[in-house]
Amino acid sequence: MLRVESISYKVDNRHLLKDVTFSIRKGEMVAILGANGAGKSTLMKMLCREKQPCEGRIVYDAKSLNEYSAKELAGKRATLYQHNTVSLAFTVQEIVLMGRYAKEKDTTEAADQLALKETMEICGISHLAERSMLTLSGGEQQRVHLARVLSQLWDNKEGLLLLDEPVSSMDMLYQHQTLAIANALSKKGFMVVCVLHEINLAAQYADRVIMLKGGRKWWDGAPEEVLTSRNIFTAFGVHSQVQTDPRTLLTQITPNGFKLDASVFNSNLADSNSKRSLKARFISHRDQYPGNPLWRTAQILGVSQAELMFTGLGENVILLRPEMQAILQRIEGLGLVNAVTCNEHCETERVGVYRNLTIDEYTTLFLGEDIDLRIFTDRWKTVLAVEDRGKESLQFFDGCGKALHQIYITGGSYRQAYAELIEEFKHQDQSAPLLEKIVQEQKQEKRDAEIDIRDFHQAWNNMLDTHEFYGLLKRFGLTRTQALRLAPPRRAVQVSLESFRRAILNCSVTEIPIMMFTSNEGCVQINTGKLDNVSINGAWLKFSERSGGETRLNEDAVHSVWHVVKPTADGDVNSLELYGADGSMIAQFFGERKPGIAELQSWKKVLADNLG
Ligand SMILES: Nc1ncnc2c1ncn2[C@@H]1O[C@H](COP(=O)(O)OP(=O)(O)OP(=O)(O)O)[C@@H](O)[C@H]1O
Repeated sequence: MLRVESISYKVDNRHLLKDVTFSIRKGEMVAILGANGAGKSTLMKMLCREKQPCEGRIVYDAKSLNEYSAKELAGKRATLYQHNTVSLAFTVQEIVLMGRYAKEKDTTEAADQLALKETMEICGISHLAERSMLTLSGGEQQRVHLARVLSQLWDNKEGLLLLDEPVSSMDMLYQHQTLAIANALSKKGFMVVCVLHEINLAAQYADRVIMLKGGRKWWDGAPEEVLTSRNIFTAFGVHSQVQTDPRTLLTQITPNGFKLDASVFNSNLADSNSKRSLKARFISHRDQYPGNPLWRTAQILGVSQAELMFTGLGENVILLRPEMQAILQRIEGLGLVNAVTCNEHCETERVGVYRNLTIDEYTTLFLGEDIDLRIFTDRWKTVLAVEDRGKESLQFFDGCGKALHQIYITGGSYRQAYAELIEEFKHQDQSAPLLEKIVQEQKQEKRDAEIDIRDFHQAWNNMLDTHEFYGLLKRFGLTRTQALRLAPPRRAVQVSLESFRRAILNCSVTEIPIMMFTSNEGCVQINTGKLDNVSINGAWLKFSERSGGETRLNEDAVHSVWHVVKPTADGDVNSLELYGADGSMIAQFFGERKPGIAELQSWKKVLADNLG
């Protein structure tokens, strides 16, 4: 029996494997499936003990994998790695014989020769025995390495066979032959774990399929249970038809083909009539990937979100005059609407009325009980009224066409007021406005040595309001993550994603009201209140609010989590801040607070109890 007990593996604070648990019995052949980068090879490296898990353990035949000596292990398990390089001119039979030397030497010369003969035969390489490895084709080399691995366990009646993409370079005959050997060995008492990309081969030969996604185990079961078209789409993003062959009762997967426009990979190849072709591409992409958010579709098609929406102008999309302040003053009159703000890794929505509008020099604020927004209207350049698949919305974009905020009409909205607003602000010219070129804002960090740390620490410690933090960054020319890194002692501490989750889950259970900030360059939406539930759907962590609102963030994009303490006139304010690999802010969490009142003790306690 092989037991994998809750193993995790991290590199640079990023989980390559997370909390993976499963067992394999003797006689079982298990296929590990998953998209590129899902963690399959990393898992195999744990199973063969090339790498150690950071958490959890692996038990093989009632003994921790760590307790085996190298020789002892070599006699019980053999591994075919994904990449096998031989840079010296060994002959084929020399390579195969290396499998015999890996194990404890209690075999005879005759056994070695028989093992060599039989494994070379089954792998179809007998005729290559004297050839130098360096002269072989990719598939032939793969067969030689397979023979080497098989020769290592040739004397065994049982053992663990680990095969990482064993058939990736093989032709059809050897693909089937290799997996048939693996399957036959499993039926004799071996445990076989095999990473495969060809899901039909997994369906045909494996007893069980484990599907990984983002380093986590998503599904584990018989091929017919795991290989549903829905699961395949979730794991690989490919639509497919899944059927059971009535003759063999095997699951058969037929992936839908892709139809792409060449301009997807080379914009110079776009049709001259690009608006029409973009529309066609947009529709076909959305049909193929109905779950993709707009920003992702825009990214794949190489355009901005606004450009996608412009394809509907004259049909389901109306361009409004970009009189943002005037339009925003009318939103309260729409009644109950759904406010949506997204960045690439976090999206939030909440139904409410846009109340208490305040306009100051730089910011437009809605400080309503439900809808709490900071809007930087100088960034808001385009506004569209969109009717899309039964939903009506006002959508706001920046000068490059990036979506900043949306207001969706609900059953509780005043439709007449909405219709009047559109009529009043409808642009005379309904052609698509020109957009600025998207510039990737590379926030170049100053060298730490250029920062006056003493002054910076003093300024941080003298803050009277959390809003001063932005001014602080500007004054010292710091990026946010650099400021956190250089913060005064105990003002900013990096914590694990795990402890962040624990803290927020605790807030949900103990009903501590929190504030969740989701922001982009043009808008910050703050959803305040108690959480109803915190759930995980793959990489997405979902915070369901009592109010019915919802915030979803992509955990896989979180590169660092910081516990930040800022002084204010009302005492210290603690926040949890999540950042992406490029230093962009994904989300911020505070305990519920109001100016003039000290922060909630219960929030402080949750952080003290759970971060560490
Ligand atoms: N040493 C490393 N340092 C940083 N990242 C790593 C390291 N090794 C692997 N990774 C990353 O971990 C993730 C999982 O890698 P792994 O090789 O396990 O994927 P896989 O599922 O085998 O993918 P494939 O199908 O492409 O072979 C990938 O995103 C990879 O880039």
